[in-house]
Amino acid sequence: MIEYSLLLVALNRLIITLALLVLIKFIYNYFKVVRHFSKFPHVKGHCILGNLVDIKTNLLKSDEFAEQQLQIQFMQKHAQPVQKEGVFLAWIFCKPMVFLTNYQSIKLVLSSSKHLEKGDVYYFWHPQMGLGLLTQHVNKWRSRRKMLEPAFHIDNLRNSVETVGKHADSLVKYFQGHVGTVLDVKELMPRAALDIVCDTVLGVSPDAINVPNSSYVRAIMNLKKRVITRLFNPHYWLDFIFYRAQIGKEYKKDIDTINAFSTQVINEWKSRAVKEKKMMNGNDLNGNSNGVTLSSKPAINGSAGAHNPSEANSQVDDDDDVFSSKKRPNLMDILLRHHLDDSITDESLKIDEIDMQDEVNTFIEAGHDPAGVVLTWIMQLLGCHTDIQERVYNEIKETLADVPFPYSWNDLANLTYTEAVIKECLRIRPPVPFLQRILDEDVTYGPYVIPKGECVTLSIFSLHQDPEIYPEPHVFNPDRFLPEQIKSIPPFAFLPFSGGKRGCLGQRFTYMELKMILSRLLLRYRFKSVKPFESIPYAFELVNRPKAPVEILIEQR
Ligand code: HEM
Repeated sequence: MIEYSLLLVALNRLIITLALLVLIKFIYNYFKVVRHFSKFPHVKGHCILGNLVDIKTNLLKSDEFAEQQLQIQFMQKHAQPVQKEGVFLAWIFCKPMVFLTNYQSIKLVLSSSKHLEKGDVYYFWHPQMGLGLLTQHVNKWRSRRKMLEPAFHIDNLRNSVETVGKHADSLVKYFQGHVGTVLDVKELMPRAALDIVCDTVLGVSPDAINVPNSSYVRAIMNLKKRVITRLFNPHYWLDFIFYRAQIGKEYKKDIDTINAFSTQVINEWKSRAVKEKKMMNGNDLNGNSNGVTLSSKPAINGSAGAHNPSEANSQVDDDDDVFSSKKRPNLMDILLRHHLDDSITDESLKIDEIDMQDEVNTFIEAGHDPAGVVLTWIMQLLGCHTDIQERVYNEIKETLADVPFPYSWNDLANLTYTEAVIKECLRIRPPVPFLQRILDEDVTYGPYVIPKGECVTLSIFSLHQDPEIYPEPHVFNPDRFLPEQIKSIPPFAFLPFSGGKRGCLGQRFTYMELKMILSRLLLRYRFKSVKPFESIPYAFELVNRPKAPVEILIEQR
């Protein structure tokens, strides 16, 4: 009995000693970190909470909108004045948050082939996108990127112009019903972008412009709000709390709806590819036996009426043209080949059903939300600067008046001033205001050493406000991006699509898409914004979203 008590006492002492050692190590490391980062430009915060007190209205209750505005003010007030330093630090509890804010410091990370792992915030996209290209870990990402890049070959982009034109004209029709009235375009433009990307990637359109309340479209739109509520309420970061709360249950329902849609469309593609494989008797179009054939064309034709998976079902296209070997494989062709082709033995090149769903959901989300948001800002800005709008209109009229619709890639490429306007919108309201990367090795910028393993936030928002690169950064001045002036903007100083090896795959597609939509709309209508540009609040959500209605008066030309 005595021996047992002695053993217990000894065990207790051991546990206490170990706990003390862990605590001492923690405190030692903490002060080491504090000493290291105290040299970085920063704002003194609360001794325990750090700068959390600067960006939260109430520590126990979250007010998303107020906090979003505080974040913007915090960056403007504290990070912008020290932009020359290129580095800025905020403390969240005892965790340093390193921001890179000018093109020299950002270039160090993005131009390197090292720092390709995404940061912590991308975790919030995992339920929706899984491990698609955008969120994928670097070890798998390399082969996946190489595999999917050919889907964005210029030949495929050229082929997508017609599809984009079709949806631009749906938007024209929608506007026709609102001539002489004020229209809030805040959700309409992302819905238009959703139709475009779904039709281009999957060959099926949810007709989100005209049917905003289908379960799929609502799920896509609701999810954005729920994910932000989750981000702003740390107790929701824990899955077992989040998914038990009402918001988590609704979120899960939205994810299920989105997955049901993508699974249904993927299955359509798959059964068609299997059928083709049988027809070709084991010989694919590339001459590999046992390979899967490539349809090179969406199996399901874009349908303005298909707003749910079951309706999409009926849109199978039996066109013989799918066997044309001149066309390049599109995204679904590539995914299916790597899913069905038994001759692919390299595990890193195999695509299973979950991978396929993750990629489809990724391309739909990444391909519509930022494009829709920037389109909303373009409408607002052109509606405020009607002189600039007229210049864009004149260029479009001169360039496209005699060109048969649906134009060509080259016709749209000739819209130089329109492109400058798009770029200036992307500068002043970058749809993706922050990127995060985990450093794969120490990064030294001037006197500052950011250690390997640190999660750095690249502030595209700050970068695009750098007065040394963009004099009077708050002024909307598309001339900065005209061919002569653009030469003075250094590489990595304009990064709406990120840059380097993990830059956006949809960049060239987006310029074409935006030019097509602007051309079709401006040839018919004139826009006037109801409110001044600066009065529309916005937020650093996963994209830079307007937080109030964006009301535009539509006039017939
Ligand atoms: C205005 C429109 C767009 C903007 C501003 C934009 C911006 C970006 C940015 C900033 C990234 C990098 C994200 C990061 O590193 O965290 C990115 C990645 C990506 N974007 Fe876009 N994007 C746009 C349109 C599109 C479109 C239309 C598509 C496809 C149809 C697309 C597909 C992707 C993909 C797949 C990635 C991940 C690339 C990778 O990690 O390898 N994006 N985009």
